[in-house]
Amino acid sequence: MLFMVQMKVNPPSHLTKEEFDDVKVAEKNRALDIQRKGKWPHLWRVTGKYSNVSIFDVESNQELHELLSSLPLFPYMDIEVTPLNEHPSALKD
Ligand SMILES: O=C(O)C[C@H]1C=CC(=O)O1
Repeated sequence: MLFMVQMKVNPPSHLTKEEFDDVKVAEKNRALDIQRKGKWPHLWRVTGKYSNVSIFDVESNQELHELLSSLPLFPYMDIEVTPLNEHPSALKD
């Protein structure tokens, strides 16, 4: 199942810059781990914003929720999930 996921980061005011930098390092490591498992095939920065557009390839809504909530930045992001279906006019491989 493919999902478009849009994540907008809201840096917390209660963490110091150093504390938030540590969260971002942990986030990067977790994001790389999920990508290496093939579950997060696209990750794009939205130009000019602290947000991304991603494609996740997972088995279920539950798996997507578990992956997203495992991200260290999860408490500091607004996340929108859009389920995707194959388009009938899409060129096939
Ligand atoms: O920076 C972001 O867009 C938020 C998050 C998503 C992947 C990652 O490493 O951080």
